[in-house]
Amino acid sequence: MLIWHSSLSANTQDIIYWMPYGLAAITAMLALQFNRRQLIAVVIVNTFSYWLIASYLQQPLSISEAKFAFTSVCLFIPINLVLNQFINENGSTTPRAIAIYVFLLVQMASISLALNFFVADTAEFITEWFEPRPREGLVMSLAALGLSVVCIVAAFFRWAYKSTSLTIGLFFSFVASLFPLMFLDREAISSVFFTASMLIMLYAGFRASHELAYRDELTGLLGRRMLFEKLAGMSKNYSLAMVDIDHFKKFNDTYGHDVGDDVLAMVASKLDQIEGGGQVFRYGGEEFTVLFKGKKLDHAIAFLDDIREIISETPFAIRDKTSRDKGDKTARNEEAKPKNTVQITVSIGVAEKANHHANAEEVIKDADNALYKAKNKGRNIVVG
Ligand SMILES: Nc1nc2c(ncn2[C@@H]2O[C@H](COP(=O)(O)OP(=O)(O)OP(=O)(O)O)[C@@H](O)[C@H]2O)c(=O)[nH]1
Repeated sequence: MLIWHSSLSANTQDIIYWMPYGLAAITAMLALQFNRRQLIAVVIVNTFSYWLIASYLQQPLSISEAKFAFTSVCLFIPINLVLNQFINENGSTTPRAIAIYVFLLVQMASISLALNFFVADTAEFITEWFEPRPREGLVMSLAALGLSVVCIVAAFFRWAYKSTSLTIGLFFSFVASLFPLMFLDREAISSVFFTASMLIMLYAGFRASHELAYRDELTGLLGRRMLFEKLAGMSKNYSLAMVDIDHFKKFNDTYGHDVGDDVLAMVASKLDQIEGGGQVFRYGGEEFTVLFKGKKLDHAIAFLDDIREIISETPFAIRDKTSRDKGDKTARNEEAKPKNTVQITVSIGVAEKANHHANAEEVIKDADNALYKAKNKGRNIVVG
């Protein structure tokens, strides 16, 4: 047993005890400000679990009330946090978000009611399936541990599939929330790990909102400001490409600015699928930049050529402009039928950072010169 906590002053112990609640309040405010339901759900799950542990689990687990509270929290955390990660974010006050809050509230109310009225009835079931302390040092039952492992693996794949600051934060905060359950009898463990869990979410929330400020609204890509911030931190060994949509002015003039915007979004989403470590930015207008950190020119050219080919082979459907302007649902359904398709191509110029480049602007200039050559060569080509 650790002795560090009991050797602290009463004031410090109090601060440690209240820390998860304080951080939960700050995270909830940030989540509302930035319209993030996933953050709010984590706050609710963590706060309730911490309260349950602080209120009911400061007594031996052999007491049926404690055993019931412990089993409840062992199920409540993994099930809800993994579901939270899998249900896509679409705002903190949407009907879907409200349904999720209600779902959580119903569970919390049921656990609280059962704790006060029906503990004896459930004791047998708990003893059979979720008997705590199956191994020395481990408090969580094997069944709950198995469930947690399944949920962690699922959450990991979710993160790997869609890696953003928030999904990374959700994963690690989930792991932190499970630690107190495994090692419940360590001193102050729930305060420490729920504090860690909330700090991770707070950090992830800040990062996600910070990134939002750097994103281009139309394409969802990072913008030029972020590109220059990244380049400022890189002194050597990278390749950089400038990508420009061919004859875009003619396209805008023929089909209108709205259709032009759709083309920009389509090209951006295709470019964003580039492999080989390329990171895509909207440089401005109909120009994009792809940055290959630590990669040679040949490597970049190979992957850029693949993506150039994919874009040129993706037919772009032109929709009826008049119905689109009306904006109502029926008109949109009618317009959903493509009138015709056109081929969109891009030209790409690439440059690799070399000793003679004094700064990133000079590398961009070389990539721009290569792009100019690509246009002169007839477009739909990569020049390095
Ligand atoms: N729809 C739309 N058009 C944009 C946006 N930003 C820039 N443009 C248009 O992009 C066009 C750029 O055209 P140019 O640079 O002249 O070249 P281009 O027509 O692409 O021809 P090449 O580059 O020589 O193949 C201009 O008509 C701009 O108005 C935008 O956000 N949305």
